[in-house]
Amino acid sequence: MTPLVIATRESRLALWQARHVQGLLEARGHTVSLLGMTTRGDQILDRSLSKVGGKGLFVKELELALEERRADLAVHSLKDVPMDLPEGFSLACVLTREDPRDALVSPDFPSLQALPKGAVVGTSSLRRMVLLRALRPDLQIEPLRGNLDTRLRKLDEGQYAAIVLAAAGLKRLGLEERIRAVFEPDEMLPAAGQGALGIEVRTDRADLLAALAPLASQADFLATAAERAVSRAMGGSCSVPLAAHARWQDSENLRIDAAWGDAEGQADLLRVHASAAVSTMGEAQALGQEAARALREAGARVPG
Ligand SMILES: NCc1[nH]cc(CCC(=O)O)c1CC(=O)O
Repeated sequence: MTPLVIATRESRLALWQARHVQGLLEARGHTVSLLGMTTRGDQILDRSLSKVGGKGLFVKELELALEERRADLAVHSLKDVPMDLPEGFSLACVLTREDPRDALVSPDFPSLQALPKGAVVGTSSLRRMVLLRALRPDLQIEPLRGNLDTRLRKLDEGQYAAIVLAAAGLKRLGLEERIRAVFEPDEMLPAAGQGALGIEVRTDRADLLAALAPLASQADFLATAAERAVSRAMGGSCSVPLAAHARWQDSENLRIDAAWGDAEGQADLLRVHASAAVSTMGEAQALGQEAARALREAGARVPG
């Protein structure tokens, strides 16, 4: 078998994810090496991502490596992958999803409810900001950027009473013990794709599909496809506070919940859900589109 190269960002989380895929492939007899690179998203640390160009910032350099055949695969947090990949690139598979929930990390307080009135909570995600505001309108929500270690350091330096992060990233880095509380999806609905890893390839690399097939979770592929269809239909970018989370009710029926909030936080938070029997990508996307339609009928505005 020809050796495979995985292009990866060099944050601790990205490297963990790339090594995870490397391990899965090596266990099946492949020889796999990593090609580390810094992306623009990693370089811009002082501004909120929603203001500087969003998700694409983390994937462009990796795609260039695939384009130039310096690498065969790129491993991404699915949450950071744009809804529409550039011409010539495809999502080859989605791996079994880690915990999709958001988590509260705080040195002093065991839960959101335990935070004192007006406490400073750090997050830079508009989705988390709007959902937090719905749960605890009195809190003071402040921007928080940087990779996981940077965010935890800022918390430990005392800049925030608590921060909210994806549970999946903390668990992957062995930082699970820092989680004080997890938010159930009905309380704080996760972002589309949260907790899932996706593997991107050049569309013309059909030769890789056999190697990747054993890593794929069809159930999570369909669930995240429905979630991503909501984002796409709503003009998906991180400048819109949008949540979409799909759960299997049984082996055939998928339920999707979606929430939309006004970026300025003025309008009430809108929440909708829809269910359907899903066994194909098309059915998963149709379910997501139905949820997006329900959000618009309830008053959500789509930019552009
Ligand atoms: N937006 C950054 C990002 N992209 C992926 C994860 C880790 C969790 C995941 O795989 O969804 C995180 C950190 C976070 O949101 O706290």
